[in-house]
Amino acid sequence: MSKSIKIIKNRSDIGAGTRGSDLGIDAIEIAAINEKNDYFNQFDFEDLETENESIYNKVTNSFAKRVKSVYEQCERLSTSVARNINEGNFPLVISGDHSSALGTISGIKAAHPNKRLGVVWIDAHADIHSPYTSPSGNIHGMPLAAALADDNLDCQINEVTGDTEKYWNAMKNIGVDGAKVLAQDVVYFGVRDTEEPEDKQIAKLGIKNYMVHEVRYRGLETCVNEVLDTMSNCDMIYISFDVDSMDCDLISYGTGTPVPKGFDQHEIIAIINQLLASKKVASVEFVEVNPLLDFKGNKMAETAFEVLDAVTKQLKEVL
Ligand SMILES: NC(=[NH2+])NCCC[C@H](N)C(=O)O
Repeated sequence: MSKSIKIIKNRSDIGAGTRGSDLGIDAIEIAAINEKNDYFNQFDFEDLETENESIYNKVTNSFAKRVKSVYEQCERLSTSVARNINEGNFPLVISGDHSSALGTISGIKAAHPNKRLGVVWIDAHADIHSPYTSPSGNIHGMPLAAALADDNLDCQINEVTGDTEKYWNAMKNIGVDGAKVLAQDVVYFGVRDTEEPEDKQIAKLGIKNYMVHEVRYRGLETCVNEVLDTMSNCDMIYISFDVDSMDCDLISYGTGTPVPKGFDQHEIIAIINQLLASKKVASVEFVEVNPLLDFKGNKMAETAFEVLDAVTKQLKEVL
């Protein structure tokens, strides 16, 4: 039986250091409307409630800012993703900041606790900090550490106590208790802006990063085939697409932490579509469009929509 696409709109930006990625979802919709594309009228969707008012709370736990609210939002997203999978839907998630990826991953695992999950993380950042190692305390830099349930204590620089510790531990147990994915089943595409604790962790865990120049030099298809090969023991794959994986100079600065020398949108489409062709993909998530930071009008959202539209066409073929 073929699945139906369900769009999950998760307008949450509390895991980022800069406000406005919650507006990314509407900016993408407006991009579609302005090009007279009725994309958002074609699919069932769900609007998630948010915890965005927590932005007014004084941040006391600076090693994981607003952690209780981020935990609650991830829990909410996880529940929605799990329910949609159980109902036979394909969750196409559009989130604000990248902390939400933990919610999606947790939801996939909650729906299929005994299946092995591979994660393809397309991003300029590794997002593998924990509160123990984070220089910023912004949880959008931490979702993979939570999904791996690995705090990287070898590189600890922060003393984490009280509620921060409590809710961070709770984050690692959303959906199913403990690790949702094995390090050997994670690959990066385009990571090029990391801090030392992340570099050490990536090296220790042996996580492969397909850098932009490598993908161009060796060929995109070859690289994605290699990923599918290494994930041959995974039953399902989750794709996390952070728009900052794209080149900010070429595309747009409309994202919280822009980085130059990234992919273009055609490369992103080709990577995602080749992964989708494996028929193993359980969910795709788009994150970190921030229209408030875009000085090319709505360019980042327009480009994200170009990717969304193209991968949805492929998705319809494979579902
Ligand atoms: N999802 C993102 N945009 N992450 C950016 C993380 C930046 C930096 N590594 C930090 O921990 O603050």
